[in-house]
Amino acid sequence: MALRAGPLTGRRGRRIVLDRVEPGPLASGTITALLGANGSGKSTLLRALAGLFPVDGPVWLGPHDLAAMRAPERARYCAYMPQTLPPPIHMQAIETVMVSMRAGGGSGGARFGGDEAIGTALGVLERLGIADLALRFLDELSGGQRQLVGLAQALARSPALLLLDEPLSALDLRHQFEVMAFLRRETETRGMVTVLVLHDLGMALRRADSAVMLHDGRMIGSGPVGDVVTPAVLAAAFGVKARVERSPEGDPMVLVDGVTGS
Ligand SMILES: Nc1ncnc2c1ncn2[C@@H]1O[C@H](COP(=O)(O)OP(=O)(O)OP(=O)(O)O)[C@@H](O)[C@H]1O
Repeated sequence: MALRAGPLTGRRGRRIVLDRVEPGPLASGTITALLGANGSGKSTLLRALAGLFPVDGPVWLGPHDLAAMRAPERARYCAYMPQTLPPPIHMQAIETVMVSMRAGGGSGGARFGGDEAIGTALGVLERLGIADLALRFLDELSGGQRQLVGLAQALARSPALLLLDEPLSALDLRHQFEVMAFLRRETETRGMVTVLVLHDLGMALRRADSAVMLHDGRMIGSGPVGDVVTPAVLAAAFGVKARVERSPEGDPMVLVDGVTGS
C-alpha cells in the first residue's frame, strides 16, 4: 500500500508551518527520510501523517482515507514514535511493548499477556537485539535503551505505516547502524511504508530510498535520496557549502566545507 499525501497545508495560529507539502507517493517496502534544518517542519509533517496535527489536504494509504479516520481507527494502520524518549516508568520493557500492541490493535486478537502476545513482543525485542532488556524496568534503563524499547513498541503493532521522529537521536554509532539495518529488513519484509526524520544526511543517503527536504514549511526537494541530497539543495536548506563524496567502499558521505555567504 503506497502513501499518497497532500498537498498538505498546516497552520500554527496565523503562521503557515506546512505550505502545500506533497510527499510521495511513497511505495510500500521503502524508507523515506524527512530532512531539513531546525524548525523547517519535519516533526509537524510527521505528526500530520500520523493524524496528530491538523492539516488541510488528503492522506491516503492504499485505499484507506487516513485523513477521514478517527484516532483509534488510524492507529490500526500507523504507528508513530515521537522525538521524546519513552518515559522512565516502573514497568517492564516487554509489558510496555504489549500495551502498545493493544493500543494499536496489532496483537491480532491475542490476549494481553497471553503466550501469543508475549511471543510477538519478544520476537520484536529479539530482532532488535534487545531481548536481554525484556524484563528490565524502563525506569532502570539508559536513554538509548529506552529509545530502542520505543522502537519495539512501534514495530510490535505491525503497522502498515511506520512514522519515526529522530529514532537514532539517543543511540551510539553501532546501534545507529544496527537499527537502520533492522528498519530496512522490517520495512522490506513487512511491506511497510517507513517515514523517519533524520539529521544524519550520510545515513539518509546510505539507508533511505527516498527523501523529502523541507525549508521553512515548504518542500524544496523530493524523490530518490541521491537526487535530493545534493550540494544545491543542501545550500538552500541549510545554508552550507557541502559535497557528496564516496568512501573507498563506495558509500556516499556528505562533507561540509563551510557556510554559504562567508
Ligand atoms: N508547539 C508549538 N507552538 C507553536 N509553534 C510551534 C510549535 N511546535 C513547533 N512550532 C513551529 O513550527 C515550525 C516547525 O516546527 P517543527 O517542530 O516541525 O520543526 P522540525 O523541522 O521538526 O525541527 P527540529 O529539527 O528542530 O526538530 C517551527 O517554526 C516551530 O517554531
